[in-house]
Amino acid sequence: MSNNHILKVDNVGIRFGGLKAVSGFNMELHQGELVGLIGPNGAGKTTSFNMLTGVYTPSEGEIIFEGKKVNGLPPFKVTRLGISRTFQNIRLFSEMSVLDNVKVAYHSQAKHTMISSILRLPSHFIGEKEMEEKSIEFLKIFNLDGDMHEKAKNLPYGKQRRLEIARALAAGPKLLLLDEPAAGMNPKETAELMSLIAFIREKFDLTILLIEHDMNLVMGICERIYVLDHGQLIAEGTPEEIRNNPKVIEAYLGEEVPAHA
Ligand SMILES: Nc1ncnc2c1ncn2[C@@H]1O[C@H](COP(=O)(O)OP(=O)(O)OP(=O)(O)O)[C@@H](O)[C@H]1O
Repeated sequence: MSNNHILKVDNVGIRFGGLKAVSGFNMELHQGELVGLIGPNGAGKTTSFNMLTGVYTPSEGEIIFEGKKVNGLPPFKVTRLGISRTFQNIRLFSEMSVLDNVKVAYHSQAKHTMISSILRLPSHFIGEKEMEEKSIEFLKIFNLDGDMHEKAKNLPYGKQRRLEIARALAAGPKLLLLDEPAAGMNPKETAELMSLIAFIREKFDLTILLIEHDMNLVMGICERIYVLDHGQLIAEGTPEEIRNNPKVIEAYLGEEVPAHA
């Protein structure tokens, strides 16, 4: 495979006490790819996301993003370099409005400085206005502009999930990590989400890595898939290759059989 990777995960592992949650994990993502990370419960998927985003520091190996080593950096620095994520359990500011939730995220890449905000210089107000307009643009893409003044906690579940993605995007990432974006969604919402993910990848020139239990979604939109089991990478390939891989089928035996796996 070519070496134009945006992300390279090289032999990464992490231990919690005696437990090797992930070991010898290798992965390469190329600019513009949409890739899935799957595996049975407890396989190490979220732990891998936590290592990619600075929440956990790997005990071994290296994570290189756009040529820079990111393992060991705190999460806010990783976000600033261009990796943002959503969480398996929705993490919104529930008492804040939908619009403010996006504005807060947008703030991390806004041009105006802290000094101009404190002194309320004209550039602060230009920044503020631009931030609001941009935030509304994001909300429109996610069909949430009609709810912008609603408190986040009052949105139905599917919309909260979409708002989480809008927030992650507002931080201006090059690499977007989605942790079970379709969890708890009904089939219609999931289908809409699939086209939305494909759309934002094109529009924002993103590379996307997603963890998902809904095999329909993973197989439907991902170009390549990595499979973890008990913290080890057991397969990597196209959806077709993964679907027919005996190791993958075996790993999922005893699990609730995923739809269309
Ligand atoms: N902070 C932690 N301390 C101790 N053990 C942890 C910690 N975080 C994760 N683990 C363990 O690491 C293993 C991998 O967990 P992880 O949440 O990454 O799995 P997963 O593949 O995301 O599972 P699921 O699909 O159920 O979300 C599990 O055995 C889990 O209990």
